[in-house]
Amino acid sequence: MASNPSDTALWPAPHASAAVDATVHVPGSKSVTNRALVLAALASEPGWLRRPLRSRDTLLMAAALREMGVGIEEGVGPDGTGETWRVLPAGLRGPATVDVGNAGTVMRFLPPVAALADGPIHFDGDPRSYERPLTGVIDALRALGARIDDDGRGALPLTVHGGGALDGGPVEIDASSSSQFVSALLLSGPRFNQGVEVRHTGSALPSMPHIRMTVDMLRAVGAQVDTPESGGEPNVWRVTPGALLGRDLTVEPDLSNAQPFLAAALVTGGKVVIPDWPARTTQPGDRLRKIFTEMGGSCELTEYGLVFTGSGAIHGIDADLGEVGELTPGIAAVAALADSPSTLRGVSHLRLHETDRLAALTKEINELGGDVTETADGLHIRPRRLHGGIFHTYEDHRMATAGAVIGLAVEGVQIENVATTAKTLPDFPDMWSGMLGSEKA
Ligand SMILES: O=C(O)C1=C[C@@H](OP(=O)(O)O)[C@@H](O)[C@H](O)C1
Ligand SMILES: C=C(OP(=O)(O)O)C(=O)O
Repeated sequence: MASNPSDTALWPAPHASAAVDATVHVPGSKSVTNRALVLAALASEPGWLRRPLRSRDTLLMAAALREMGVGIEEGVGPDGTGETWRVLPAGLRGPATVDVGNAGTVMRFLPPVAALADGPIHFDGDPRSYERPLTGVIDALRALGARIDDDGRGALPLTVHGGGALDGGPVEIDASSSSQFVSALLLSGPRFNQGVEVRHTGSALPSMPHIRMTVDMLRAVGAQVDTPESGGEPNVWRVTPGALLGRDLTVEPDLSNAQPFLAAALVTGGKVVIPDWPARTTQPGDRLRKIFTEMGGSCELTEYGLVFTGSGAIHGIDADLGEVGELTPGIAAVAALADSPSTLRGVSHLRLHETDRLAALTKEINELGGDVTETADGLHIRPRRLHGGIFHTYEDHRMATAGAVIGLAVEGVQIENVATTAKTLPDFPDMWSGMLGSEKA
């Protein structure tokens, strides 16, 4: 966990004086937008992206691809369907420098793309990006024929000396610290001379829905992918070499970013509607329908979207969140306000996310009077009466939104650096007050 940033930028988290009753339009998925950008850049023809997420992580991805020669035109769709980006693939080239910020998707998905470029691509980013694991991607690319200069730590900063093509073929990796290692190799796999066969050899692999998202999106642009679920060996994914199609893709709302708003309905005993909630999706946020129902709410998925209603009661939960780790901060916030204890398991890899999320949640909830302890792979949360105070965010968007959820129920919570939500949801403070502006009197 990074040291406490300055306390100067404090945002008084609004306290809910009544049950919320709001419709919240949630912008596009970060994970879908950044996969779609990579796949469109690697395609053999132009493609469209409708309703892409415009946030720090996705703008970094777009800027990086442009640096390597890809055309990305931002505009409004021809039929007035909202923001649309046109992606014009081109020969990938270096020299170029990529700023990954603290975006896991950029730092993991782009080194394989850079290996296909003609020239050196230098990768750098926020201080935290130097600490986030990247070994799986670096070692695998070397084994597949790439030349990479790094400082020997298996992390950023580094330079990929693209040779215009990559052999590819079979490779073993330990992706227990991030599913993004697997996704990264699969996304560029169709463009490797021999495709790629990725075999995960480590302990539990987190965030499986995100790997399914990668596979689904690859298939949607014409790639042939064999997976454990399609009858292949456990922990092995195989991508056949081949050209990718340019597609017209509409990005789903980011269901993990819908989480704080659903949590608001749960915490205040109110109702929140999220339009365009997909009927079928690989996004891990879809699990919130089950998790938040178990914690006291109820939901109805209609053609319009998801209607989520709190009952006034908030229950603790015992859950393995290994598949849906990015939901942990928001679940922990609700759990701290529940009527019974919670155990959140299977998320030790969160120690290597934007910050050490297990340490950060423990410290910040306890400083508001809570009783949270870290376990080897998660958190025990025993609800206690909380009081106001400063909630530090450690440059982690999901810490900021988790603090805002607690602030609904606890007066005097101040969120340090709420602007860090710009990583995936730049409009969060306005969306939050908009939701509260429509509270029932
Ligand atoms: O592939 C993706 O889009 C993501 C995969 C997950 O990463 P980890 O497997 O590193 O947790 C998730 O936490 C992250 O927010 C997004
Ligand atoms: C872990 C996350 O992000 P990243 O894509 O940077 O890994 C997250 O958004 O919760």
